[in-house]
Amino acid sequence: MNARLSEATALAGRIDALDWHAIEEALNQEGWAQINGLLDAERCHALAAGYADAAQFRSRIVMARYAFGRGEYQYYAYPLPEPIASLRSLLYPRLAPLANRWNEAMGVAARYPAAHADWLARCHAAGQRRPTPLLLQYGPGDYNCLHQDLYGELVFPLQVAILLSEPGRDFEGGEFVLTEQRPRMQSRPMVVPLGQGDAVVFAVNQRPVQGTRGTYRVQLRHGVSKLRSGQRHTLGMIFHDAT
Ligand SMILES: O=C(O)CCC(=O)C(=O)O
Ligand SMILES: [Fe+2]
Repeated sequence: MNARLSEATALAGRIDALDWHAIEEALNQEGWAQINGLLDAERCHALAAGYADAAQFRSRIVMARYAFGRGEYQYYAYPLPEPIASLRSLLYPRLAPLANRWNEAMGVAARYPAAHADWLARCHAAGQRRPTPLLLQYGPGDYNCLHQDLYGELVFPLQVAILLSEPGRDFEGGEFVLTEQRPRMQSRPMVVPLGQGDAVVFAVNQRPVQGTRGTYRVQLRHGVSKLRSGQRHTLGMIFHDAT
């Protein structure tokens, strides 16, 4: 087996071995779930180093230009490099059933097919053809304002971010933050304690919460607090494509 194939196989095994029941439980309770050690340190380092390889990317965004925060990111171009292509197609089918249950609970009509290729075909037919996986880079003083990654009418309601740097060694500060806005209530803040190679699965825009008087919707947003020092890289995995 060549190196690329064996890496994809190892990744498939790693994803298979995860406790998806516990991940779904956490997503239902909190709107996010942490997966520890999804990528090893060597792979994290290689992905972060790829930031300098412009040929892998379709566009680069300097966040300060759009008042998105401070720092920058690049969207990967098709065909996606490994392990990003494998990660996206392996994680999607694990999340699609939950996405469908959430929409059913919220009375949202959209349903998601079992295979990512079929969902992407729908995005592309609707004019959302540009790939959305991205690599983010932060330096001292950089941060990412609270936001939602919506790129068109079609939205897959869960996304994944993987921290590629090691907190305390590569950078300080720079925490992954989520807020949950409940109807007629103040927002609830959450900090996700990611280490290098850890992933967070979280709601893109809304999720159902079971209340005493039925199900209601809450709105989530995510961002990154200011880095005090060092460099921080993240791999962002969004399952819908962009207009
Ligand atoms: O750098 C981070 O941890 C946040 C990344 C992000 O906004 C995303 O993956 O959509
Ligand atoms: Fe984001």
